[in-house]
Amino acid sequence: MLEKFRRAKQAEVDELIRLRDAGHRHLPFDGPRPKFGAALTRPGTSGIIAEYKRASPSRGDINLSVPPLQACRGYAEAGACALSILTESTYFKGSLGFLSEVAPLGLPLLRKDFIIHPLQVEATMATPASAILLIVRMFDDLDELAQLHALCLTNGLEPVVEVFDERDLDRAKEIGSTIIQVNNRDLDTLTTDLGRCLDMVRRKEDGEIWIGASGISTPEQVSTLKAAGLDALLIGTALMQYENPGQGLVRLSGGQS
Ligand SMILES: O=P(O)(O)OC[C@@H](O)[C@@H](O)c1c[nH]c2ccccc12
Repeated sequence: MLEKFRRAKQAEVDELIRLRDAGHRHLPFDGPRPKFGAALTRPGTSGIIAEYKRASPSRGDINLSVPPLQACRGYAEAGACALSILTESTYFKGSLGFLSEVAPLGLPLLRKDFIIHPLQVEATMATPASAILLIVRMFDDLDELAQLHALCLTNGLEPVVEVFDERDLDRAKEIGSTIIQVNNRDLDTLTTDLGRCLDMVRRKEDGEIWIGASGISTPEQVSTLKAAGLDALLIGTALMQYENPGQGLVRLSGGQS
């Protein structure tokens, strides 16, 4: 699956290279970038990162009718501590433009995509995203990941490093990641197993912020995962299935908003 994503991204990277060679420069966004990591651990926070996800490879179309700002306003009102915005277009029907559409809500934004090249980081700097996903498995060469990670940090973008298993986690720790996301989804079968993040969170160390992602759909799962030590939970499909995704979040957080 990741190989497919990588191929889909290569066309975008080639276009970014072409634009750069033609002298095009991205102007960095100069508005506010609220802190992402801090928002996940602030006392009293819901610890829920709500995701705007219109479609996915496992589900096909999830919700194409609710526009980003409307869905994310519902999330904000229901107490999301941050937003994750799928910007990948081929498999997830996302767009980079969604980030600026929802920025007025004032929540920290995570750009969810498949990042493989420094020019994608530069392009992200032109958006109001506070954080950017880096998936360990996308890199055969750990130095490449380390360089992108460092580039994000020098540009003031918080890298969220996604791991699937213990080996990924070793590599994430080796490059000094402090925001670690465990993805519960098996990329070959596309099934989810929350046991993954329950097992791996035992290796959480001081100074690290941990996010559990994928396959979370009930208030009971939310409390179990939080009790196990995950700082935040990232939820997409279970919320986007509602005509009004904010309503989904109210239900998932146990009725309080
Ligand atoms: O829709 P779910 O099962 O709640 O999952 C959300 C999120 O974890 C998932 O969208 C995701 C996690 N890592 C990714 C990397 C790329 C694209 C998508 C993802």
